[in-house]
Amino acid sequence: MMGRKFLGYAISVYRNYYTVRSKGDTNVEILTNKSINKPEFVAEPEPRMIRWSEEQEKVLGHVRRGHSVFITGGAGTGKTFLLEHIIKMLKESYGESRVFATAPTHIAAFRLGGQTLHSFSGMGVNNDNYYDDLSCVVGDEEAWRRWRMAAVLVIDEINMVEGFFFRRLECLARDVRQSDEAWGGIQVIASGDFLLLPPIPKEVLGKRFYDFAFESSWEKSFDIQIELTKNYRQSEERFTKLLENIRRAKMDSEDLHLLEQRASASASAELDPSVVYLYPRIQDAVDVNWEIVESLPEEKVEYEALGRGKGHYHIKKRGNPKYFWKKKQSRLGLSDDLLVLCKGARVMLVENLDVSNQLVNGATGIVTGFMKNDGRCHIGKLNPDKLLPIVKFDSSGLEAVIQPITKCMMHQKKVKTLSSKRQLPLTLAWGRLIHKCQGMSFDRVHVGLTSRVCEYGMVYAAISRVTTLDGLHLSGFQPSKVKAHPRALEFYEHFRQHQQEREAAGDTIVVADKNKQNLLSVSTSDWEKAIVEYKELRKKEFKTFEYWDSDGSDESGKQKVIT
Ligand SMILES: Nc1ncnc2c1ncn2[C@@H]1O[C@H](COP(=O)(O)OP(=O)(O)OP(=O)(O)O)[C@@H](O)[C@H]1O
Repeated sequence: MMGRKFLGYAISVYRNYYTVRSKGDTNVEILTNKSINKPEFVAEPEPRMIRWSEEQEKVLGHVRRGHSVFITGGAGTGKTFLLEHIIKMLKESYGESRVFATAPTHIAAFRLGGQTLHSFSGMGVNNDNYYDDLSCVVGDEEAWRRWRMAAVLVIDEINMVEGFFFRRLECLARDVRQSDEAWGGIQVIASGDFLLLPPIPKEVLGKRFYDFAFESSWEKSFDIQIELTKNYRQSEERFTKLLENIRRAKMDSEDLHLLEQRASASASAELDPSVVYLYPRIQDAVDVNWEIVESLPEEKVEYEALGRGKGHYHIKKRGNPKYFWKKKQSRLGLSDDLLVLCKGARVMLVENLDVSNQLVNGATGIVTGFMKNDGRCHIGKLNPDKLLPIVKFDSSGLEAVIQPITKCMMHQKKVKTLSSKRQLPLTLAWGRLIHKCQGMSFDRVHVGLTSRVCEYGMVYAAISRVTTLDGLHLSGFQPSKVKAHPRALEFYEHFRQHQQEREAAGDTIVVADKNKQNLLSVSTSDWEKAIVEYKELRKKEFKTFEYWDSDGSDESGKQKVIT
């Protein structure tokens, strides 16, 4: 116990030294959350009707029975929407503190009201081996408690989770919970589409290597894997067909013709602040942001970052920041050197400011005005007029005064140096990275593919954000940029084959003990054999078993007790 505490203390000291936020700064102040922000409805809006598709119903049936489920399907098939419902349902039955909603990115995690998978895990950053990760968790009281308490772990956008990380998590769950069962007995519900964006590739001997989660402890993690096929985001038949073909990188001449039409319709279009511009490269997004902000008639307010320390944070004069500089900033998660705002500017947070109010890294909004800093924070030379922007956020509808924050970083190249930067945690957001838009829907999108950079699934991830074909603008499109990773395609091929085999083998049944614990899916053709295996596997003696049909529709009618 003492050892664990000491290790935890050492880790927290190390972490604080490595990345420190200035103390005493409250960098966000919520202006209003009642009268101004709530829209005034002439009549109360009708509550939204949810009609679950057959496949979504099937998922719900398995989740209720305690199965670990992998939910997949193309963009817009309601994976995240279903997860939101599942989380609510499970929290009602297990209690808030035993159900953990996670995703690899902040913005996806907060859509589920959860946290990033990494922060849930309590693992360290860039640990070389599993035992370093384990000691981080052992030394972190909160992380230890989470793993021990968890009944359910929900993971959205699992396509972006690296295989080695998935494997480590599974191992960690077993070690911390001291159980031989997969994930230490935690029910895992994961969702994602491996034909969307892959995990960040690793460079191995000059080659890029993609480490997918489905190539790690996958089969033992899930009792059942289900593909959703009904698209809820796009309703036009020709558009959904086009998207499905882009997803698999198998476009026909009709698809190409449609895309060419969209590209020529956008050729002469001017920059429009009501359109979202998506790019694979950060510099393209930066260029568009500068052009749009400069074109707006409103008075501009500039914020020049204040830097201290050796080397890293030069303040650039007005002009377009250079690519290498911006790249370094985005890697370090820092904000712009020169930020130019005005009323009506579309912005995005680059820090987590207030998690409970959804003011998190990636949250977008519009600058509604500026207010004089009346001593609430230190602005210094950041802005000569001492003005702070007021931002109205899209998802929460909250209006908040954004204050600067200071970030300190320790660099460990040849000599250790400490440098700091003070800036508003905002960046302009008409132009965005495709990577930062997974899970979002927009009415009008311009997808810019002029750069050579084009990742697997990137064209699909970008185009599938828009709700209608007319809302799609396109530039720089070439068929060769539509790429699906061969290993992901292979995964789905096996997935389908497996599904067909299961259907051919007849209905699946679920075996459980009297308390509906320790569930197991088996084929109806060999369920008696499965019960014997099951007993051996768990090394428990059950006197009574129940089984019922697994489609979730008619549980009570089909239950049967075997003694
Ligand atoms: N059963 C349903 N009834 C009504 N609307 C639904 C249903 N399922 C999903 N939707 C709606 O469909 C849209 C897309 O859903 P969602 O974002 O969950 O899809 P997704 O599969 O997670 O997409 P992506 O992979 O792009 O993140 C959302 O607006 C959601 O509200």
